[in-house]
Amino acid sequence: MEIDQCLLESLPLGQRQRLLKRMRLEQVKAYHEREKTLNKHSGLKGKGKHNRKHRVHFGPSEMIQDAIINHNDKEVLRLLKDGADPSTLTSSGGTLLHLCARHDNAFAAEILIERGLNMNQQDEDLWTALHVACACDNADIVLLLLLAGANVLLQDINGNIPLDYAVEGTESCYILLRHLEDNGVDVNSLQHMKVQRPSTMLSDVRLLLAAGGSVNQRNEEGVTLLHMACASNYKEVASLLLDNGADPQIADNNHWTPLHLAAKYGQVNIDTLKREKLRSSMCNIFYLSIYLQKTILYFYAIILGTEGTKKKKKKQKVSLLEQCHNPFTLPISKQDSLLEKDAMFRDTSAATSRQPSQDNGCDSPLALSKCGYPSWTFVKLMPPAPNDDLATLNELTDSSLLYEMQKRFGNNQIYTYIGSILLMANPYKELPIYSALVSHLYRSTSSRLCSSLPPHIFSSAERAYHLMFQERRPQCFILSGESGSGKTETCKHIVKHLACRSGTKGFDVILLADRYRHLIVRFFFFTARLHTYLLEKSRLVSPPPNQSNFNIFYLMADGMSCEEKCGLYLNNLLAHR
Ligand SMILES: Nc1ncnc2c1ncn2[C@@H]1O[C@H](COP(=O)(O)OP(=O)(O)OP(=O)(O)O)[C@@H](O)[C@H]1O
Repeated sequence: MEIDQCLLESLPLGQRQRLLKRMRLEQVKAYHEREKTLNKHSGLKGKGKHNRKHRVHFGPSEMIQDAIINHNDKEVLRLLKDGADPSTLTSSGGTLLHLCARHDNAFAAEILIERGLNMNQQDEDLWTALHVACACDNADIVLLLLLAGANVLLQDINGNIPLDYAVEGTESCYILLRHLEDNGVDVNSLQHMKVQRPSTMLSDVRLLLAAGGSVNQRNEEGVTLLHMACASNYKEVASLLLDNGADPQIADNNHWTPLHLAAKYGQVNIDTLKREKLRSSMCNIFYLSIYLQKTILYFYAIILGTEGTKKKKKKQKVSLLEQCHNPFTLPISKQDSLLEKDAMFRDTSAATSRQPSQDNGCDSPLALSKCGYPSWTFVKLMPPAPNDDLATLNELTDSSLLYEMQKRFGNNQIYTYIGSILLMANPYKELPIYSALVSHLYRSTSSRLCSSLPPHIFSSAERAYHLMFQERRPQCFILSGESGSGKTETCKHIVKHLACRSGTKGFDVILLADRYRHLIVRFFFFTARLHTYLLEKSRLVSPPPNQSNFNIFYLMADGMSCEEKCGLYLNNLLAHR
């Protein structure tokens, strides 16, 4: 698989790592195949150590995390019975309860609480499960945790309590406020105390300066005052410290500089950290950082920032996050992990504003900014899954196939391969997986289905595109399914990908999409009606057994009240063909 370098660079680190891992896996596979062939030729079959089968085993503690994420309740129970440790920690130092809170799995959360899991345990950012549930507005979990007696006043590393992450007007916020009220906590005085903290530190720093103290003094953990101010987004304090010679390059004992902290804890607006000072230190920090992942977006925002565009970028980023988060900034590490849940793919434009292009065939061509970065900043891909191709399953029965499909559908993985056939389950909702960026991702240099990316109609379209050149003959898609299953939409997506695919530099992709559009008409004749080559009309007079037509009729009837139906003589829908 080959991916454009620019594109690769624009992906968030986690996703980039996953892609690279898959590419690496492909290399290893190719190497393994070559070794096998070589061994065969040299008669080493069965003797060499390369022929030994290696299996990767996951313990119950890893598997339970997967089961929680996928809401596989039976599996959670089984794994707990089989000895999975309920106090297993996730990669961010959180507990399984944090995972439940993030993935809205109240069932598993209840079981874990019953088994005595500490619901006040804090992760690496000192978030409790309640912080997570509030930030994700998973009201059921919020309620569950409160009823189980979770501590609502525990502060995270930024000094924020769960309420600070509950967006005003959401169910979680309401539940939490009621709980605080019922327990006699005065929310206003809480907020007041919070506002007081930076001013207390400011006056302390002023006192220190007046007494001639050093602003770069480090405590036993190597932490300076600037570290503290940056981590907490105390702008005035940071500004005062910088004006008085505080060094933004000093690293603490864990190699964190103040800039790292500003980035990690989401202080993207930290203009107080005199940008020029930071720029000079940027290169060092870039390479020093063991948490490059956490800082890269922040750098991106700063480096690209001419005054005008910086504001725009910042606005884009903030509005993306504003959708689910509150006035207190979320740590970037948290933003990453929380956003990951949202969608299979995401790009900023799709997330912040619905492009008219979603429906009309083609997004604008992939514009690159002056720096060579694509103008979009985010793409989120689902990690590759073993059930991407059902043909590779060990057990192939109706029930196992349906089970896998159902599981995938629940994760918005609407596409699934069975060998080179692509199955689609109509999501009946818009998924942000059809942008030009995603189409670009699925470009490949060969006709092989792209194994490094999840199944997608763009992948099938890409394959047809290459086969057309290889075989030098027209290619054909057979789209089959009952009425309303999504054939027409799929056809549009194929055309969209082919149009984007064919768009060369300076070529108007939209024009090309228009040129392809007439093809759609032909698709209509063939879809789902291959056996008789029926035209649309005949679907009305002789509908296939158990299939409806004019689906809009049923949708409309579904939304009407009994009185409305009665008024229109639609009491018995089945009486109408
Ligand atoms: N990939 C998709 N993502 C989101 N919604 C979809 C998708 N595919 C289909 N839909 C939804 O399903 C509806 C029906 O899809 P579509 O018109 O493509 O069905 P069809 O199989 O062509 O139906 P018919 O055979 O009756 O013409 C669409 O209007 C759309 O709301």
